[in-house]
Amino acid sequence: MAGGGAPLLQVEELTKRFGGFTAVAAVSFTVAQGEILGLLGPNGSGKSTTFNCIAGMLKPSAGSVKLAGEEIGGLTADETCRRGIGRTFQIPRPFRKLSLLENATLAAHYGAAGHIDRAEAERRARDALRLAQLPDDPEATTHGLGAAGLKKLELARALATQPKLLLADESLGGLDAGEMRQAADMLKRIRDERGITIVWVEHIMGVLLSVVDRVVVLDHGAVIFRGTPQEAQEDARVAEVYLGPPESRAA
Ligand SMILES: Nc1ncnc2c1ncn2[C@@H]1O[C@H](COP(=O)(O)OP(=O)(O)OP(=O)(O)O)[C@@H](O)[C@H]1O
Repeated sequence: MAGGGAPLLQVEELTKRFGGFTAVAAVSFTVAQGEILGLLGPNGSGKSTTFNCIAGMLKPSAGSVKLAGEEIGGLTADETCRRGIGRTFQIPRPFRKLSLLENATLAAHYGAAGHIDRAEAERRARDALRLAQLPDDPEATTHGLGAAGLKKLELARALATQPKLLLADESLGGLDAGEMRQAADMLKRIRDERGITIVWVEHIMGVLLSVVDRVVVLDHGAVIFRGTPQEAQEDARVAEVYLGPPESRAA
């Protein structure tokens, strides 16, 4: 469902160096309004670093990141959040002593572009919890939430900031096959029902390919593939970075 017009996100020649080591080397890609893009690559290929440069957790060494045509490269994480970027983290770290509703309400306050009162923050929080299929009653706590529940709370906290662009980081880590399917379907529903554009980072392809519109694959900090999920499955270089060279694969 890629929309027409200018892309919502434009990443151009993005580079991030840590000392003498280049973790992300001149990476470029665009994401259309309403699109789900899968950002794939093996461990250490630069996915999280790319994400962190877009979301303001890291300052790019060079290159440009534009959201709806405006430069956001180098802004802080709270500034990018207020501009409309919501992100989930690979490892959920909710406030364990707070209820689910309080966790999401705090996120709503954090992401609001201007001041919002408590009632409005709670309204946004309840909406986000329902979208993530979590209870919005004030008594519900994080106690007893398994890996899948914690991922849902992570998603609810990001949604409560009312993002235009959702950056979903390794939403499938630690989930079983059924939970992975549900997590993928949930991201698709969020896009379909709310029109929220999504960049979804995973190091495994699996179920992601059945949901995303397009795929960008990184290896050693550089883009090695751009195309449809179907093309990704048939691409020799993508197979090589995931499975190793053909001669090393089991027959
Ligand atoms: N703060 C840092 N300082 C130095 N090197 C770093 C730092 N952060 C990441 N790196 C290195 O940059 C490279 C890319 O790391 P990154 O975490 O972006 O990869 P990734 O594709 O997200 O991996 P994974 O799938 O394991 O999360 C790796 O070699 C990593 O060791």
